[in-house]
Amino acid sequence: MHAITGSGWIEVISGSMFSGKTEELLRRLRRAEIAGQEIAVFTPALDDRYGETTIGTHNGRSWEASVVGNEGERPWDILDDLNGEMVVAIDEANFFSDALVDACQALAEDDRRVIVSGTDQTYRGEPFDPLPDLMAVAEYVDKLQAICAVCGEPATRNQRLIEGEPAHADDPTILVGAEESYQARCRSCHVLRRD
Ligand SMILES: Nc1ncnc2c1ncn2[C@@H]1O[C@H](COP(=O)(O)OP(=O)(O)O)[C@@H](O)[C@H]1O
Ligand SMILES: Cc1cn([C@H]2C[C@H](O)[C@@H](COP(=O)(O)O)O2)c(=O)[nH]c1=O
Ligand SMILES: [Zn+2]
Repeated sequence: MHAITGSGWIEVISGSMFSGKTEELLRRLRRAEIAGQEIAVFTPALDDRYGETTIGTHNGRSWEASVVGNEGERPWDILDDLNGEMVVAIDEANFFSDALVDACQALAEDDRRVIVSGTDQTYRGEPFDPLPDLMAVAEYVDKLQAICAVCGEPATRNQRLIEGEPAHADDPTILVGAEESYQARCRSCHVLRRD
């Protein structure tokens, strides 16, 4: 909590896939651990890429986490699962419903430090709920960039590839995956099929 007011706050770490969001989240958690703070980490049930009860980076680092809900529908479970921890981290926020915003607000109003990580754009390049609303209510927002897999410029977009070809605009928004289905790309190199 803030030293003077005693109040909590929300930190959002966002940006494209592969931009280092989870690395940055783990860096902040390591520092909180060194400071002797109690930490609770949550990940949605939908993302089982790194094993059900861990959050992981694209380069192999991980941290134990509690799995929340079925298909990310139950962000209020986070409040029920807490045991006095004052640092609460939530990875893959893009898989949660809009209810995550109010749940994070409630945690911050309960004087906790809330660190939320998630990609802010769908593969179509549109805002990925609930990240835009979380970024609006957060005290601190960091938007990270990866390296464009095509041209090497900073990347802000998520290129979905299906069998190596750009995905169609009508495809479902949710597709759990990593290098096999997605690349980080810049605005110029991002492609969406509309035929
Ligand atoms: N195109 C890329 N740009 C930057 N880093 C990449 C790229 N592809 C793979 N990586 C690796 O991914 C790591 C970041 O992983 P991670 O923290 O899991 O990202 P995020 O959570 O944003 O998807 C980088 O340190 C790097 O090793
Ligand atoms: C763009 C986009 C992404 N996803 C999924 C793919 C991954 O499972 C996560 C993002 O993971 P990261 O830690 O940020 O690398 O989200 C999706 O379902 N739909 C999309 O449009
Ligand atoms: Zn590019």
